[in-house]
Amino acid sequence: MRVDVITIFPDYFGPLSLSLIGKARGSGLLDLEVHDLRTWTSDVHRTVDDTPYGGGPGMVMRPEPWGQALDAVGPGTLIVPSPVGKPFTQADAQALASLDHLIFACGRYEGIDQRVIDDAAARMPVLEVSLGDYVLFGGEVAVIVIMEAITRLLPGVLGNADSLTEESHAAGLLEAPVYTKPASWRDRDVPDVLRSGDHGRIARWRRDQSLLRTAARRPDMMAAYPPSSLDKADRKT
Ligand SMILES: OB(O)c1ccc2cc[nH]c2c1
Repeated sequence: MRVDVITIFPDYFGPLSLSLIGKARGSGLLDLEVHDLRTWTSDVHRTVDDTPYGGGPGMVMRPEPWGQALDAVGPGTLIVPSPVGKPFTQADAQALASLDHLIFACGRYEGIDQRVIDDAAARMPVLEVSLGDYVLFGGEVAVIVIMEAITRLLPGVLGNADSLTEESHAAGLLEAPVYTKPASWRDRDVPDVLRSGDHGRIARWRRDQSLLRTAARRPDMMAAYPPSSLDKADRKT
């Protein structure tokens, strides 16, 4: 997978050289390049922002540098983290993980001139995505989160691909509690079923725990959970 990130803060992406993402880059599973938006400015001050038409607080990112940057690195699927974007989900991560070329545009200030998004949408798929109902200083941290969600799904990145099937959100539920040694810790014992060796009973316990946890913490997920996967008994919450 090829990924281009365009930002005025390239140093924000140091973390993408660490751990499993760093290994994915080193092995060639992930070809990531971070670009400084100011590369595509032409004035002595390398200006990337200006005052908003219509007035209002703050500054808006100018269209010219962005247009030239996207011309240079595109086409691909353009992902723009934004407070006004569609909520980013595990399903989005899974869909994006199957693509060949992603481009991330990191906004700052009050955002990117809308014409940049509109112009890009005429030439490539554009997704404006939000991580949640809160606002960050800019898109960089969101890109790191999205890159981690996507990269861990790439074949060969996780040592044990089985981890992907049981984890939260992968099957539309929150995962069951996990335990490891010692069997007893501060007078708290591991549930006996997990030490029974009865894999069928363990699987049923884990599914029940997932359903209970999801119903208690995420009724929205439970409401969307495929009815084909639940019999009537399961729906009691
Ligand atoms: O909350 B966010 O994901 C986000 C994304 C981009 C910009 C640009 C200026 N503020 C931003 C916030």
